[in-house]
Amino acid sequence: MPPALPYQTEPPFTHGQAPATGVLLCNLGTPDEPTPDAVRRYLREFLGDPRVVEIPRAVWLPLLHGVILPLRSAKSAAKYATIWTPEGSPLKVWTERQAKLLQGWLGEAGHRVLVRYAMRYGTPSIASQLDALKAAGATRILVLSAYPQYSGTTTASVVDEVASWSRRIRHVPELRFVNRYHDDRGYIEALARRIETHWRQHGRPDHLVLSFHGVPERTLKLGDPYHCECQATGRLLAARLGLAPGSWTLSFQSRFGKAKWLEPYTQPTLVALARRGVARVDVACPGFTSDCLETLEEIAQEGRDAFLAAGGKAFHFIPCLNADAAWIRALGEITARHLAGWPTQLPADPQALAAARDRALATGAAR
Ligand SMILES: C=CC1=C(C)c2cc3[nH]c(cc4nc(cc5[nH]c(cc1n2)c(C)c5CCC(=O)O)C(CCC(=O)O)=C4C)c(C)c3C=C
Ligand SMILES: [Fe+2]
Ligand SMILES: [Fe+2]
Repeated sequence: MPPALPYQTEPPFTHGQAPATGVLLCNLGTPDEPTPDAVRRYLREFLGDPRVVEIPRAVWLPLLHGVILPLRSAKSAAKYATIWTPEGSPLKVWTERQAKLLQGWLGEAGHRVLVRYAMRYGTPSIASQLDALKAAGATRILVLSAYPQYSGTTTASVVDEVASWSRRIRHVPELRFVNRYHDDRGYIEALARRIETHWRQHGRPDHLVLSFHGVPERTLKLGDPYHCECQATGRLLAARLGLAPGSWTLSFQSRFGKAKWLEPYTQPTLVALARRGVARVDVACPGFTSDCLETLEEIAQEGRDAFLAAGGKAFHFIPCLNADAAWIRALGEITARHLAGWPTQLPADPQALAAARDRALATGAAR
């Protein structure tokens, strides 16, 4: 059970006015159930997106429908079953919670906005939530992608989906996008505190691995900034933590298919560290703002097994930012900066607002 919400999460619609501004927090998406059928529906939509798999359609679609979906759906469903919670898929549970907390934080900061969340693949869809924001009166919408590092495979696909929604709307709201925050001070600080809190409770490791989701290496050569933004996040985080060179490694996980992806790959990195005599490794996944299949199963289960089987003695997975109070504050500040110039501010005493916000943060202690 996640802890109680530290904020009042009802939108602060005082003065009887409808909100004119909406915020849509978009994450990747996840199956509705951990069953082969639901996973197949999700993977069909996800892997059918030309932003995700950049292979000519005539080659890829027969492979996807004839081989990948029949083989992968059941295997993947079995993995999802190991991380499923009574409330559903962790990715969706955390994203929904972040949207509620963001609503509360922005309200405490005096922004009269309506926050919703959506999934790029699966439910609730981006189109349904844009419809809902528009129905609630939003004439301006800020689309906030949950990915800290921009990639054509993820962030651009959210932009595509918003654009395709707008094609069927007569009165299109003003639209803004937050496409990245890989070097945002608040984001880096929240990550650093998360790691330091773990180290205060469990001691320090011999080595820290920062594992990011991979993409095909070809995307880097085609100009995708993802690799560089991951490296920037890693450097900033290592500097903030005061890590010595050689005491941490940045790696890429979740390789799919036979093509070369960004290297070094996470699992071989963990095995090499164990073989080199590293007794304890900690792994954090700064590119994932919510725990999900890729962190809870691929890292915390498969990564652990690989490290220990190769002779490692202790493996710690450091949970993602999820509903961490410093993270919600960072997300709030990122959002507020992008709302600048849009008239969302409630007339209020700034000191009273700051005090209310601090009170809320104090009760939502780091988790
Ligand atoms: C096939 C190509 C894939 C690319 C390119 C890709 C990029 C990418 N993905 C994320 C974040 C997540 N991916 C997740 C799951 C997942 N990813 C792929 C494939 C690609 N991802 C697949 C097939 C899957 C499904 C699981 C499986 O069958 O292995 C998730 C977790 C979703 C969940 O439900 O928990 C996340 C999050 C990023 C950030 C990214 C590029 C930067
Ligand atoms: Fe992925
Ligand atoms: Fe994976």
